[in-house]
Amino acid sequence: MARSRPLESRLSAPVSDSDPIRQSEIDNEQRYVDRVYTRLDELRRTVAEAEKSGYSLARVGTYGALVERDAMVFHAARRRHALEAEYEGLVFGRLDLGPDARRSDEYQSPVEPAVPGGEVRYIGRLGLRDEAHESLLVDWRAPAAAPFYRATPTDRMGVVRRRTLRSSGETVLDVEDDLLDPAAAPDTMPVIGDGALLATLSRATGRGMRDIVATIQREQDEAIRSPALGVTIVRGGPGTGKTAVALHRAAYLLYSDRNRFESGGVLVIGPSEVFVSYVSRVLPSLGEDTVTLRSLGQVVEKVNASRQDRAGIAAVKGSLRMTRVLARAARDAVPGSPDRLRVLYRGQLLELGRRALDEARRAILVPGAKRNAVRPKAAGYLLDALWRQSMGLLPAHRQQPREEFATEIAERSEFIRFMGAWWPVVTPQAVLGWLAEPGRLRRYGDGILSRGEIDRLAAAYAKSGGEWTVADVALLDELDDLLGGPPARKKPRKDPFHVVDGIREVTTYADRMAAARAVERERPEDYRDYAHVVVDEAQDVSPMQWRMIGRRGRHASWTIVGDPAQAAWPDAAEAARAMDAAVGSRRRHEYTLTTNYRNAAEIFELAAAVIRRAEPGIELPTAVRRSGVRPIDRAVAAAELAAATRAATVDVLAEVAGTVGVIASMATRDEVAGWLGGVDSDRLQVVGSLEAKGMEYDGVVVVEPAAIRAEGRSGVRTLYVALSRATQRLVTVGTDDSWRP
Ligand SMILES: Nc1ncnc2c1ncn2[C@@H]1O[C@H](COP(=O)(O)OP(=O)(O)OP(=O)(O)O)[C@@H](O)[C@H]1O
Repeated sequence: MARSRPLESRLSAPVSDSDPIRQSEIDNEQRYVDRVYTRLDELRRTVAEAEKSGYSLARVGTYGALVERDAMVFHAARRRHALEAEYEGLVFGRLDLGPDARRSDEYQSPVEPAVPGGEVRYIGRLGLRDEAHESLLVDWRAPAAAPFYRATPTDRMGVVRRRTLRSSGETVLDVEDDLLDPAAAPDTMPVIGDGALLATLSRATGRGMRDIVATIQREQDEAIRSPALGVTIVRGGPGTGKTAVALHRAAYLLYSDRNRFESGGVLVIGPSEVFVSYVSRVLPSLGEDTVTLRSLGQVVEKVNASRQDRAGIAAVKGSLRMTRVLARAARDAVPGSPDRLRVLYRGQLLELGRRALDEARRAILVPGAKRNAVRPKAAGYLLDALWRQSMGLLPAHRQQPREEFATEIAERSEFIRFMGAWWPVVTPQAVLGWLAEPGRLRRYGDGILSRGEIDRLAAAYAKSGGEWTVADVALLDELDDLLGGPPARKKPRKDPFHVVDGIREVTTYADRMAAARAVERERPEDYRDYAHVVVDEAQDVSPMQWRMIGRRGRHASWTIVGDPAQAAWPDAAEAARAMDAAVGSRRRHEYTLTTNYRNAAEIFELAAAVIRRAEPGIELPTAVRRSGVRPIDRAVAAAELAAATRAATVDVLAEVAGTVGVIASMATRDEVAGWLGGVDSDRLQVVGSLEAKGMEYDGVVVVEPAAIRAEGRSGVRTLYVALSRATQRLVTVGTDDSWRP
């Protein structure tokens, strides 16, 4: 039993054993949960019937009936989709409110209030009403659910007891209570456990991110419910729940203004593919599956990059200087471009040489002109030049007006072949590939990049074998913007509605279901007009990546979460400017999260000491959970590193029940994975330092921390990230202890 002790002491207290009172409370809640599921089944049937009767309205045949039917079936289909989602722990919270917080005198509590004259309110993943239209379950995003997340012993919001239910499927396994107002609680009111947060945090970590909807804390809830418009910025140190907040915010926005955010779309961007797969279950578990989730390597349609560049190369590729380098590349001649155009016309040879052709290219590619889009203009320019020549060379009676001349020459196969070679439609991939030629890159980078940067960049492209890195994706997008597409050849958009006599109407059940469910799938492939963009781990977004993301949210509102202290990007000021340009001057709402829920305090103390040595004044969150286990440092000779890494991994796997991450420098990740061959566990994941961003494991082995520390100018921050991934056990293995604080 816990009577409202401070968070810190509750977090370090052991979980109490089950007892008869606890069991009887679980049984009570089970009865309520059964009632909710019975009602859910009823509603599923009712909604299915509403859809059917919607179709029968069609037989009436009037315009009004069609419109009414459309609306009815659309809403019924959407509601049915929400009701049919598989909910783990549909009912997860209960509030016992005092008389002052009761919604109204007429309001009927769904069960006998535990506080006389008060109200019981159940919180769940969606809202449900009973037959009498009384609230059976309040959606966690509704204002009536806010006290569940916001109430504290000092600002109780009428809450006497907050209860969290833990379930598996439809079965209630446990309850955990927080008593917020002991004075108002009747003596008969049982208070079970030490609060849900501790119970949640002490559970093992699985492959995917934990669902925290039942234990969202007040400061997190404030950020989640930040105004929908403008730019919401959430900062906080490792493990403060920034990612959790970002995902729950996406779900909250869809709830608060579904029309706007579902039809416009919500785009969530995370740092890596490993991360995207780690968080991918959270939104569906909240009943939301229309959010588009992408890693930075997947933002551009049809490109999927996961390889990371070495820090120095990534810093060049991410810098805004690349906009000027790429602008030059986008205006350059294609490799093997012909340097002469010759046409025989009425017995006279017309010819344009290299200079004339270069001049033509420059004249057409004025700033802002998109190379692929202006291709017809280029052809016209050459035809003009040839015509003018013909006018000078041919006697008057053999000359032709410009239009007739142009039509005749433009259709000649030699002219078509020449245009294909001189001004082909070029892809961003082709142009970026030109950077592998040192001669070209020297021309493009002259006065913009240093000689050393040019050499290193050309070498990196030459070695890449055409495989794009994550940083390249933003460059491809930049080039796509510079090159443009060839003149319109738009695919007709598939309309999920049938149009009859100008009336959009549905003819089949499947049509309407498709319209209700697959808003995202109706969008064009290269959709760029999202209503809201969420950027996680924003501190690592390079300036060039901000430009790419900005192109997808020109009219969007934004949620940006990050931690400057974890930034791998070396030039914070340049990145901040690029972010400002991407999100514009919309109103900003800023939040800071201050509690680290992930790391045992002993683990975070080590991570904090490492970052403090480099950045003494830095503000860090407080890790409130003590495990009593200190991190272990194994110092070994170089020849023993592989065996020691293996041994440490085997030990940590034996010590924790959940996942284990082995984190190595980017350059040694594959080698380290090789050392662990044969350590057979689906709980084990080997990642490079940059891939560890946003990840969490119960046990972590950091291999050769000094090598991670030496990864570029931001190495110390990358090491700070690696050291703050573990919930329970941290082992460092290395030959060099210079990284130690
Ligand atoms: N309110 C909460 N209740 C239970 N668990 C929580 C809560 N908030 C955060 N957590 C847990 O804390 C851990 C860290 O959360 P999250 O990954 O969102 O933090 P973060 O701020 O994004 O971390 P980082 O910056 O280090 O990547 C996760 O396991 C998450 O489930």
